Amino acid sequence: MKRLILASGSPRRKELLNNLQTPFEISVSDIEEVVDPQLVPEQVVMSLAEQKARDVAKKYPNDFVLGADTIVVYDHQILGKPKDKQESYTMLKLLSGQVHEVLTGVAIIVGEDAVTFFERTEVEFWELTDEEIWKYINSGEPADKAGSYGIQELGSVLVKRISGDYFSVVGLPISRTIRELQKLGFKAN
Ligand SMILES: Cc1cn([C@H]2C[C@H](O)[C@@H](COP(=O)(O)OP(=O)(O)OP(=O)(O)O)O2)c(=O)[nH]c1=O
Repeated sequence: MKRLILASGSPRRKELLNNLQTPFEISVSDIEEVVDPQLVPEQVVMSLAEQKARDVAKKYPNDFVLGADTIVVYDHQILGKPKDKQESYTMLKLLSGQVHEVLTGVAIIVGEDAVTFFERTEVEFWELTDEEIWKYINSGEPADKAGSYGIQELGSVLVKRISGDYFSVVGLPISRTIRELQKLGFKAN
């Protein structure tokens, strides 16, 4: 029986995969994420997801290994996790009052088979005052999140509208992921 392995240390991805109500194990890749500057954002998220999944698949060559990566894209700029509070401010100021995209790349490796895809969700932010932005930054929430916000927590109040898969913004497009897993022969309990 092949196991399902989540190649991610993200507590959000763990929670979303829990929704399947099927057992899985977690093994976090510690590879240095390398981004080829020639790639467009859609290729970047798929490449990063695949790098994480391939690394963990070395340890689990017979199992279903799932890797993912999430980035925010605004005006052709990729916004990953912020380095510090100042960078969070720059990102949130940029996103204020605007529409951006959240891309999540997913890679599933099982033996010689692999599938990689991405989901795109459009998110519109309300116009934010500097006071609101700093209050949010000082809550600590932006620190470990792409684009410096988390739609699922306090960041929910920044969001005016979304179009696309909400769960992909949180870190894993779970319904597409289960369908792709099933196509590769995965059977959920
Ligand atoms: C935009 C957005 C991102 N995020 C999170 C999802 C991801 O955990 C994180 C982006 O970082 P990632 O590099 O995609 O993932 P990670 O480092 O947290 O975990 P791992 O590499 O081990 O899989 O941002 C939210 O939780 N909510 C949001 O609204």
